[in-house]
Amino acid sequence: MMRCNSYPPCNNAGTLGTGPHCDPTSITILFQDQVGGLEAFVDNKWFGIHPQPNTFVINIGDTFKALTNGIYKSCLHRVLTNKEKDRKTLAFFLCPKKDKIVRAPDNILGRQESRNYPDFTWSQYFEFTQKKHRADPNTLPDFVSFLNSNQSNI
Ligand SMILES: O=C(O)CCC(=O)C(=O)O
Ligand SMILES: [Fe+2]
Repeated sequence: MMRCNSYPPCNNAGTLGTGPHCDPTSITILFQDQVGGLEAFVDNKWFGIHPQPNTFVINIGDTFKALTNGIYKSCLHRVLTNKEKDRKTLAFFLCPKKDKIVRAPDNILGRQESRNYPDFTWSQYFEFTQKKHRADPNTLPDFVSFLNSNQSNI
């Protein structure tokens, strides 16, 4: 999936162009212009991911987190608008085939460790983000609760 994001200028300092969220997909390859505004939440603080010429930003998403049983964390990020300049970015989202089961492989689990995420398919998670819960900081935990409650209803 590919998305072109366009953020018109905004006079009010601190206005968000995109609210805090983790990408639900596996890995995001982002190309940003030189305006800036992308921030990542690390150690309880927002850090600017400043544009570097000819450089992509690589971002881990929720599906990669689930695939690695949480070893690799999806990155919470947001976008601030610029007061004067229009900003454009191009995001390429890598995701599994729609019906492929997302399941941490045995060899990345510790000996006694169980899986932290129920099995799901990318199409289930995608549908959840489109119909029930837009991407925000709680999308993956809420999806897991949704899957678990649906399973106990069967
Ligand atoms: O435009 C950006 O810098 C980030 C966009 C983004 O987070 C997204 O498309 O998921
Ligand atoms: Fe994102």
